[in-house]
Amino acid sequence: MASLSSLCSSSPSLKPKPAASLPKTVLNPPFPGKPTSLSFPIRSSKPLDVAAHSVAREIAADSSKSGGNSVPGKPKKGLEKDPQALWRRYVDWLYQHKDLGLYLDVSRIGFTDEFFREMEPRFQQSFDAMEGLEKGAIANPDEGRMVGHYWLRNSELTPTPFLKTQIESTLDCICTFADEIVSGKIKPPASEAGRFTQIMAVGIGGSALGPQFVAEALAPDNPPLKIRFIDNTDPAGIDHQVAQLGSELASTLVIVTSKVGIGYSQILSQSFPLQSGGTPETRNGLLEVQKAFREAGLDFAKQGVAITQENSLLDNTARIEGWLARFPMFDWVGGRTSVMSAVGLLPAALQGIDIREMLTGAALMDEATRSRDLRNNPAALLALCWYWASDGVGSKDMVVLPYKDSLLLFSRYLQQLVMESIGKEFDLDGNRVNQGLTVYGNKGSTDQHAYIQQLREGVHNFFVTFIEVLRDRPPGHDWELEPGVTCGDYLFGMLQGTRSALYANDRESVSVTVQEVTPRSVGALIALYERAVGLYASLVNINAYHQPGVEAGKKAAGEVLALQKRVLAVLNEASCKDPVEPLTLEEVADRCHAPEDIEMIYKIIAHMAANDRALIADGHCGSPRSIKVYLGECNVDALY
Ligand SMILES: O=P(O)(O)OC[C@H]1O[C@H](O)[C@H](O)[C@@H](O)[C@@H]1O
Repeated sequence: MASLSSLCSSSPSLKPKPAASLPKTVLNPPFPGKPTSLSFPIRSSKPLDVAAHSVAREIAADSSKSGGNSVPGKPKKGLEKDPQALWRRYVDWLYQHKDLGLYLDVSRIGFTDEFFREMEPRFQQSFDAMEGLEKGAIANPDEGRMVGHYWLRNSELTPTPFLKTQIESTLDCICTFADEIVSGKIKPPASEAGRFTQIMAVGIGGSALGPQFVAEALAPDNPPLKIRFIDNTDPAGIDHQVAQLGSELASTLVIVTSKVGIGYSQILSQSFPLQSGGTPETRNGLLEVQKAFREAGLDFAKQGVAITQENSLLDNTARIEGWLARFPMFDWVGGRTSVMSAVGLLPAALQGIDIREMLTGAALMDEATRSRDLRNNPAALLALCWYWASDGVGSKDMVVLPYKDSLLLFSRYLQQLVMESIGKEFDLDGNRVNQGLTVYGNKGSTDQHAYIQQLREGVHNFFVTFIEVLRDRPPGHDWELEPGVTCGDYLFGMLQGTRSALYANDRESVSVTVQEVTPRSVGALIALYERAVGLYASLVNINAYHQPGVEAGKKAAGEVLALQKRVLAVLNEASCKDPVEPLTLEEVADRCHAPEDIEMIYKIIAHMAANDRALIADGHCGSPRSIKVYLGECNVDALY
């Protein structure tokens, strides 16, 4: 068993910020009929932010009147259209990273020189903040945490030698373990295959999206281990994944990933069904997979791997039950920036992806994006474009369109990275700002046949990021499907055509170009966007590294399940009577002492009825007032 617990760091206690009491004011004229208390302006007490936020405010106020584009620094009559002027702008602003073969074209974002001059000093502040973060400042103040994902690809940067050792030894352990699995040195105990052939990755959010993106982008056609994911608590989805494995379950390595842990232990499951703060979807995925192992007569522990923080319940369970291996998640790496930790590197290495190349690509990009020269820093240029295009308040969405099938999941990956980082209610000074930057997209040219019609002609509420890959196919495989034109030329033409057509209608875009989709370029792309998010967050004065809003949904889900237990107890009692006493919804709600929850009780019963766990005696679910409900069986034990 590969035991890595000595590498793990323990998490400091969280320090929640006291809730700020805030005045609510209204910036824009309210929409007729909409309650004004739902609208909040950008407010900042930082003198530094006043200028730019006043620009943002004017933009927002002006946009509401005129459809935008009549604000200081923004051109009043649409974007520059003169071809020669545009070519000059293209050449003047083109960023190139020679070693990485990566280009960034911001020429089709219409920011003005005046805007650039105004923002430049603000970026210097963001660079200061980023330098502090890389040196180990508590850059996530609400959680009292350092933010160290940049150290993962350059361990020299760590603030202490201990962290450096942790990073390096973990990387060595990942490589060794992956080699031993791939070579068959570590074998599945009961498989005729004689080696592991499949990975079932169980995790959600940052514990799934990075590995999914990397697998889709980089896994070879015939990887040593094929990967599939359980990233939800949808039972049918889980069944589908398990069914697809079939008899290969015996040669499946199950990687369970959760930073906070799943709060589940076979030993403690009766008393602690779900640890507070655990990730329920991941716990459920694990329980379902373990059931499949039991039913197939397989020993889960011999095929299980945990990636989690030291001493989480998942870590302790894996240790006590003797799982095949455990790898650490570090306290100072957030889920959405964890793809270059064991979370992303272990599955990647098992699929035969060169993880050291990924790290090199990221390290090279990190170096480039440390530049304090705004024009020469691609992450800063991106952040500048986001600020310009979305008025620094998220007024426009970012549509991400990679023209390469293997990069399909980049937009989904960026959705979490950007939206969970930027989408915040309060800024760092406690002002209510309701910040955000919406990200969506799939891939080109496919999306041209879906929603680009609206982008070209419909509501103007977005800007585009094109991701272009110059190499169409590996050398030696290309052919001309009509004289002088290859299949890849069409893809190229579609991208350039869409970019031009959108721009002609004043739709702005950024283009990022890489030579090929390789571990190095994927590492660089990830690092580019991680830094852009960090710089942008600093510009708008928010904490990019926490996610307080996510807890509300989890807590509410827990309350629904607690109510369901009470409903079940009430129905069971009535169903154990002789004769059985079917109950109306009002009666159930009264007996649960929860008349105010009658709608939720109705939904709970409708869901149970749809799954044959409650029976409708009278009426039907489409007419809630009519129904009377009971349980098919009386559970006598549950009565006492
Ligand atoms: O890895 P875990 O601790 O299970 O967390 C998985 C996910 O949970 C939450 O939804 C957080 O908002 C995400 O940032 C995180 O990636």
